[in-house]
Amino acid sequence: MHQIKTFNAIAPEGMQRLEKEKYDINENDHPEGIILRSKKLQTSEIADSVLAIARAGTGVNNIPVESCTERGIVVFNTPGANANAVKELVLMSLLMSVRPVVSGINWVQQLTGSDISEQAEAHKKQFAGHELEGKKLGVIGLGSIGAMVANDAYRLGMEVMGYDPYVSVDTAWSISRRVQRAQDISEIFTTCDFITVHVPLQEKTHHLIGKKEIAMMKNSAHLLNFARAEIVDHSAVLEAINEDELAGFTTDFADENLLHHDRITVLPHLGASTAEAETNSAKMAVRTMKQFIETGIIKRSVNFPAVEMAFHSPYRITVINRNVPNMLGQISAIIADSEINIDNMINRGREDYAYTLVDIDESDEDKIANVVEKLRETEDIIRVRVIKKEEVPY
Ligand SMILES: NC(=O)c1ccc[n+]([C@@H]2O[C@H](COP(=O)([O-])OP(=O)(O)OC[C@H]3O[C@@H](n4cnc5c(N)ncnc54)[C@H](O)[C@@H]3O)[C@@H](O)[C@H]2O)c1
Ligand SMILES: O=C(O)[C@H](O)COP(=O)(O)O
Repeated sequence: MHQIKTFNAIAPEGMQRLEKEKYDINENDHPEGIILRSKKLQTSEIADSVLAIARAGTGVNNIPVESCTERGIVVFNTPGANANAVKELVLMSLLMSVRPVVSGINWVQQLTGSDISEQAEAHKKQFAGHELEGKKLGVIGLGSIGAMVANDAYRLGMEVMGYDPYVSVDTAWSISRRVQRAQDISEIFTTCDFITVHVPLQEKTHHLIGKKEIAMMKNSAHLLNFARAEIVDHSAVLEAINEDELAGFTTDFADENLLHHDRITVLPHLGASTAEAETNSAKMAVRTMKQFIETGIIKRSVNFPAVEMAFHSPYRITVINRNVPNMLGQISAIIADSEINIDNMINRGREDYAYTLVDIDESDEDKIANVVEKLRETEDIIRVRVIKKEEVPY
């Protein structure tokens, strides 16, 4: 039986793809795979038995990715699976930032008497707002979410400018040619009425928007953060809003310092909280994990290369090693010295690490165990695994 541990509620539509005959869920503390959402995973919670961690979601800043890579643990995420949910919430927040609908809804609820309709008509002017049409939106980070936000904001009649120096070719093709490209991030800060950020939290994006960047913004600008709290310096935002140097801030990340401020809207990290996004993310995370456990195939990993090969032989050996010269030569030599025939082989490197799949025309398990032992003793090899071909092919 394969052992899987979960943290957070992972949608059942995904979990039910792990067949009861093959997978135990949360049965012990020595899992092969961990599936989680935003739970901050401590290194100590990752047992040596763990081969892979799948994030049912996008941001992997809650996982110690670097130490996982060093230990040969493959980390996956589910790119794009929750992007539509976040996009819809960003569009809703943009609309809510110009129309005081929540105040209006709450106000109407406390009216009494038989002339509510008249009272509403008489006082509605206090809830008048503005329109998004014709205003300029800046989108920082044109990935799965940013690209959707940019395209749909354009369809709402906004002028849209995007900034992403690392935009992928696929995403670039999906972005409307009417979305202007900023050459420098300062163009977004200085010219936009609304600025929304959709970049991953990394060392270089920590406080990407701080005092200096806010100072460049129009005093009438509204900033939105649905990416990660640490990307925006909250104390700088608070100071700017209190000094009337920034009009408003919407964030998906709760911070006690931002509460009870009429120009700051705080949501409890709801971006991906729709049934559809939770189902999509869970299904994708489970599919990726299952495929890795059962075949060694890597797809959608954030720390190891994508490696795929049809599995036709009786056994497959998988090797994770440091990306140094002559590793393939050594792996093949060890297998050949044991008089095992290699049916098929694939190797891919990614930065300092590489991954190899070797399909062997051999069923003698003692012979295979001997090869595995020798591979494990080889310098720069971090993990070796043997997978027996199951009936269900991928
Ligand atoms: N609020 C939520 O519930 C929620 C849901 C999903 C994702 N997120 C957050 O949003 C982030 C983005 O999600 P996504 O699905 O669009 O990811 P993505 O990987 O598809 O896109 C991220 C984009 O940011 C760009 N980028 C990276 N560094 C940049 C920089 N310094 N300046 C400009 N662009 C930069 C990348 O090139 C990429 O195109 C995630 O990493 C996650 O932290 C939040
Ligand atoms: O990075 C993500 O995918 C989001 O922040 C969603 O987080 P959640 O799965 O905890 O809702």
